Order: sequence, then structure tokens, then C-alpha cells
Amino acid sequence: MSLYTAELLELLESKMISGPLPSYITGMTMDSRTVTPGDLFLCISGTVADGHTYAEEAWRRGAVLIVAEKEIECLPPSACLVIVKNSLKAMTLLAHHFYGYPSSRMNVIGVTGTNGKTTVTRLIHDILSLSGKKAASAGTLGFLLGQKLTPSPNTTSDILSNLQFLKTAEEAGCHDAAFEVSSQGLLNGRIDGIEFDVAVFTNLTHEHLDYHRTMERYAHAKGLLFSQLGQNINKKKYAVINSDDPWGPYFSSLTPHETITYGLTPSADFYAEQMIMTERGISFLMHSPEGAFPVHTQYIGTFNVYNILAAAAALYASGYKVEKVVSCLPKVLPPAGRMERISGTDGPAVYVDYAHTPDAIGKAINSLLPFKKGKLIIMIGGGNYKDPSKRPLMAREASLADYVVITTNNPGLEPPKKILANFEQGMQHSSYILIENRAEAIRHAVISASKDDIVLLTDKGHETTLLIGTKKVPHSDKAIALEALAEHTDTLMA
Ligand SMILES: CC(=O)N[C@H]1[C@@H](OP(=O)(O)OP(=O)(O)OC[C@H]2O[C@@H](n3ccc(=O)[nH]c3=O)[C@H](O)[C@@H]2O)O[C@H](CO)[C@@H](O)[C@@H]1O[C@H](C)C(=O)N[C@@H](C)C(=O)N[C@H](CCC(=O)O)C(=O)O
Ligand SMILES: Nc1ncnc2c1ncn2[C@@H]1O[C@H](COP(=O)(O)OP(=O)(O)OP(=O)(O)O)[C@@H](O)[C@H]1O
Repeated sequence: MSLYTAELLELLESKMISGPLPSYITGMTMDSRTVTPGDLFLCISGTVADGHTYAEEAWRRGAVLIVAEKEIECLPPSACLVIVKNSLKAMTLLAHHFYGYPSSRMNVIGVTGTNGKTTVTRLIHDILSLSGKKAASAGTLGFLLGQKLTPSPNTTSDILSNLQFLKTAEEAGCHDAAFEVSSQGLLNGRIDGIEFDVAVFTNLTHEHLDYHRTMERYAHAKGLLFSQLGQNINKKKYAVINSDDPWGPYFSSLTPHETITYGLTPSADFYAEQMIMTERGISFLMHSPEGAFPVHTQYIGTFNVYNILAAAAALYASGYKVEKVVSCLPKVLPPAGRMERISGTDGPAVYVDYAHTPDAIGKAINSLLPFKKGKLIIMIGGGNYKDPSKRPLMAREASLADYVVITTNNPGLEPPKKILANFEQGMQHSSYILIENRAEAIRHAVISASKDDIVLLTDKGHETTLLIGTKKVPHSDKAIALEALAEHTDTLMA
């Protein structure tokens, strides 16, 4: 793939060019470590590093054009440097042109909210795949095209990666793509200019307040997705809104486009009733603008009823028949590490989950309470200075369980004792224990369980590393729990 440089640079209003302009570029990157010969390298000033300091390395690796915000002295005169006012904005403009505006021809669904983004995007992806379509989704679990998964460091990746993914998806014959859209991603321009056709709001509760400071500012950041949806009023687009969430009306008000609501109340366009919960999954009757359909799923928890309604409403807004969507649901598996039951039928029931907000902890516990025969044991954790204000609230929700194991997760450079003390402030009863080491905490939670008990390990889900100090070490809640469980079940059965 290549593009004439002169055509590309015409997009930039004010720029200063020095050095000989190459005729064309063959790629674009903002990371010197990924430069291949013929690339355009964009210097971005980040929070940890400054891309301008890597310009010379990029040039040595074969970048033929450097776009930056200032002069770069170490570049040789033979290098072509284009100076712009804002390289992030320039990158967005250039990238849309370079990748050929794929979102304008595709159906792009953006999913935002505090909890449920991964679950809803994966539901959309898997339902489409099961109905024989090539589907794409992007989020915390990575970029998924068909069944090919490429990991990504962020929930919402940078604009270059997003556009490259959309282009690859379009070329692979994919018409629909579902993106998880985080508040940080929105504020940092990671989805700027992408033409969304459907924007989904799941819920808004306490999270990331170290970053946003207030719920109003957090809501404003998430709302940018809905404002972006409103930019092209000539095209039919939809906002899909959880009408049971107190923030629902705020998000609907941000777009002039049609709103489709979902929830558990009959006034919603998509609503659920007659819910039957078993340990194997939820069944319910889904009312929709196309009629009522019985739904059977392998998901557990009322919160997943909301996620399923959100996915169904988003697919309906995308032109798919509700009956077809519902017919695929029994085969859709929940994403890895989300209320994933890792134990068999002998011994305690052990679940690995990704709940890391007060709301999610409360909902995860409530989803298991109907099946409780003995004790419910929960493990909660946190670390690395990530929104310490949510910790006492998480502990308060965790107090719904009979026994609470409080531990760290990715402690990073934060003192473990301080993390545990933060959680301890919110405990509502005295049946809890503080264990700094996460692996030890998992083993303790599992061996404290009797045959009829339930163990819920939260906060880590699918992740496979643990940040200790500045080092990432391999770690899996699931693997440690399975090992402890195998030994413990033998003892219980002996
Ligand atoms: C604070 C923050 O948002 N950081 C994001 C940001 O990194 P940054 O601006 O700090 O980048 P940097 O490391 O300083 O580097 C600056 C520039 O130098 C370049 N560089 C750097 C090193 C080098 O050798 N060569 C080189 O060219 C980099 O490629 C970059 O262009 O841009 C990077 C690329 O897009 C992101 O991966 C990174 O996310 C970090 C990992 C992160 O943890 N972000 C969090 C806050 C976040 O965004 N979280 C939300 C999830 C929220 C949720 O749902 O829970 C998310 O969407 O992931
Ligand atoms: N609709 C929901 N309401 C409340 N809690 C939910 C909901 N959906 C999922 N959860 C809880 O949140 C956890 C994370 O779910 P999911 O990964 O779908 O959310 P997310 O928004 O993608 O999170 P993140 O952006 O942090 O990756 C789940 O393991 C579950 O405990």
C-alpha cells in the first residue's frame, strides 16, 4: 500500500517542510520501534516519552517522512521533516486519508459505559459470526477479526491501529465492526473522525475518578461518543441507551439521532421479563419492536441480561432481524474471565471474574446468591494508585459475601499495606483477611471453601500478568486457582 506524499500533505493547513520530499509513503507509525522502510513517522508527545526524541531512530530504521511539532536537530539534512502545530490532530487527518476512510462504508458500533463494554462487543461479534458474517471487534481482549485475535495494550487503541484494523476488516469482507470506547480513549482522540453508526451506553458508576475527578466530567468524556454520532445528521444513526440507568437520559440528549432504549421496564424498546436463572445460564422473554422472543443463554447474572439486550438492540439498529439474533444466543459463550466457572461439579464452585468497580462487585455477588448453598467467599484487590477512592466502596459491596479475602492486583510501586488498608476502611463485617501476595490470597480463598461453597475471584479476569514494582511477571488467577482446587477437592473428597 502506498500514497503520494504531496496528496497527503495537502490535508495539512499550516506546515513547514524542510528536506527533500519523498514521492510516496508506504506506511504510517507513531512508534519508532515499529518503523519499516518507506514509513511516515509521527512524533507524539506522550505522558511517559516524547516521540520527538525517537525521530532520528525512526529515520535510521527507514522512515522517509517525519511529522513533528518542532525542529529536530539530530536529523540529517537529507531527512524530510514536516512541522505542524498539533501532531496528534495531523496524525488523525493523515491516517483517515491513508487508510481510505473505511468507517464511512462500514457499519461501526461504539460501546461505552463503565461496565459491560467487552461483553457487549463480544456478543455482537459472536452473534454475527454465528449467523455466517465476517465480524470485527476491538477492545480490552484485543482486535478480533473473524476468529483471529491480535492483542492490544488498551481498551481503546490509538487512532492509527484502529483505522488499520478497520481497513483490514473491510478488505477481509467484513461489514460490521464493534468497538469498546473508553473515556480515556475519547479524551485522547483515539477514535476521532471514525464514523459511528450506532452508539451504545451500558451504565455509568464510580470508576476512574482519579482521572476525571467528578462523575459529571466522567459522563462528559463518555458522552463525546454520542456527540460524535451526531456529526453527520444526514445519515440514519442510532443511540442505544440503558433506560434503567440514571444517566440514560443524559446520553440520549447528546445526539439528534433516534434513540432505542433497553432495560427491565416495559416502557423500553427492548425489555426482558420472565427471567429464569440457573447456574447454567439465564432464560427470559425478550420484547422488541419485532415482537417477543424466548431467549436462552449461557450467561449468568441480571447484569448480563442488560448486556444481551444492549447487543440485540445494537444489532437491530444495524439492520439485523431480532429473531435471527435470538436464535444465535444459546451458542454464544461469555468472554474469558467474565463470571467464568472454572470448577467441575465436585467440590466448591469457583468463578474467575473481571469485576473491578463497586457496582460490578455488587452485581457479580448478587448473580451468585441464588445458587448459594454454603458460604460465598470473595477475593477483591487493586493497586498501582488506580482510583483509590473506589476501594472502600468495593469492600462495602464485597461485604455482601460471607468471607472476604482482600489482596493486591498489579500493586506496581504502591505499598501493598496501603492498598489493603484502603479496602479495609469499607468492610462492613469482621469476616475478612488481608493477604498481600495475590497467589497466596487465591490459594487461601480456595482452601477456605467447603464442598457447597462458592468462591468468586475478582479483578483479574483474563489477564496473564501482574505488575510488581516496575516489572510485569506472568500470572493467571485461573491457573493458580485450578491448582489449589485440584489439591483441595482431593482432600474434601477423601
Ligand atoms: C496515560 C495514557 O493514556 N497513555 C497512553 C498513551 O501513552 P503515552 O502518550 O504515555 O505514550 P508514551 O509512552 O509517553 O510515548 C509517546 C510517544 O513516543 C513513542 N515512542 C515511545 C518509545 C519508543 O521507544 N519509541 C517511540 O516512538 C510512542 O509510540 C508514542 O507515540 O498512548 C499509548 C498509545 O496509544 C497508550 O498505549 C497509553 O495507554 C497506557 C498504556 C494506559 O494505561 N492508558 C490508560 C490510562 C487507558 O487509556 N485506559 C483505558 C481503559 C479504561 C477502562 O476501560 O478501564 C484504555 O482505553 O485502555
Ligand atoms: N452491565 C453490567 N453492569 C455491571 N457490571 C457488569 C456489567 N457487565 C459486566 N459487568 C461486570 O464487569 C466486569 C467486566 O465486564 P466487561 O469486561 O464486559 O466490562 P468493560 O466495560 O469492558 O470493562 P473494562 O473496560 O475495564 O475492560 C465483569 O466481569 C462483570 O463482573
